[in-house]
Amino acid sequence: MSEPGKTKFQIDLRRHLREQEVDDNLIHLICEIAEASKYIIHSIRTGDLGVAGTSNLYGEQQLALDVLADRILRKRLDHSRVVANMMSEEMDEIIPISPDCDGKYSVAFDPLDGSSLVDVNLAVGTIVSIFEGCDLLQPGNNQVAAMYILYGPRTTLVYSVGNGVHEFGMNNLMEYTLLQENIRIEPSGNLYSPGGQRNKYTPGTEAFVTHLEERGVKLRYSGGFVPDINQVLLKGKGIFFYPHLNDLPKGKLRLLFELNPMAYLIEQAGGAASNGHKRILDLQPEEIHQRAPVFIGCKEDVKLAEEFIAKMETNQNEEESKTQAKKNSSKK
Ligand SMILES: O=P(O)(O)OC[C@H]1O[C@](O)(COP(=O)(O)O)[C@@H](O)[C@@H]1O
Ligand SMILES: [Mg+2]
Ligand SMILES: [Mg+2]
Repeated sequence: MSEPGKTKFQIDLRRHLREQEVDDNLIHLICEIAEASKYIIHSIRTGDLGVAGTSNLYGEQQLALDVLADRILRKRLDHSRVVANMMSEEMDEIIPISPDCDGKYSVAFDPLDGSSLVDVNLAVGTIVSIFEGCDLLQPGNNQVAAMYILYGPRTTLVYSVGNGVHEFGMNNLMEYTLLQENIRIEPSGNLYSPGGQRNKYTPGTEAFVTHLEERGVKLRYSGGFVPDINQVLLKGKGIFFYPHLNDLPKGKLRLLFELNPMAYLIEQAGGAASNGHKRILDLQPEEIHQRAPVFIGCKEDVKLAEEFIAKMETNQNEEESKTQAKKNSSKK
């Protein structure tokens, strides 16, 4: 409890960044994104909930809110004077802002993740990945910062510049002030957040889920990547996955806009993120809109998922070679 007569001292986002000796241009960039989020909240609260009449590169129908949130962030970054290239889930290609990369940053973002949940009043978010210089097609391990803003019953902002993960809350004056520093995730958890239709899971993922259920782990899935990840991070326990499905071998979520920034934040908190075989942050993107399966959260649970997947794949390969050998011998 604070002492009577003394106002609790609040640390705002800019001050926190300065205290961590972050480069001035990066501070400016992160604060510009935080500013943009105020206008995104306004459009979520008051904007048109209908479709925009256009579709994005994935063939998904864009909602008016997707387009609006994209425009808000794009404008802000365009005028920030610290951005070299930018790219969003709603754009078809990279947008060059400045040919001079020196001291500048490139930004990949999902302006309004989970936008189809706004009409049922569930939580949504903005996800941002930041690289130094011009190159956006590099492994997530090279990110210099990542952040998300969660538009839930309260608005919170979570960021990392490679020095721990920190949470800020938006106050009545629409300023972000520090809530928690250096958030940590436990090695193993008691909740799971499973994306994708279960009857399309591969045998490895299915075996992993059965194991979790036998362990008594609780199911907690909202359908919004940002609130689902925020839950794992802030409870400090759990695993989110959107695995490879029989008809979607690369899963649903996008490496550059969704997985890299979340993997960076979760690793900074002591967790792990894998595509079922490899660390997400080691994946070399071949194209901008690349998708990947993801298992992300408590380190031991992610490792367990990898083990179940590897084991079932080995069993499957052995079965296949046995069947092939039988076929070959019956031909002789
Ligand atoms: O509807 P599903 O298949 O459960 O997928 C949910 C996932 O898809 C997403 O909505 C995809 O993001 P977008 O809304 O930006 O397309 C994630 O937020 C969420 O984790
Ligand atoms: Mg998204
Ligand atoms: Mg989106």
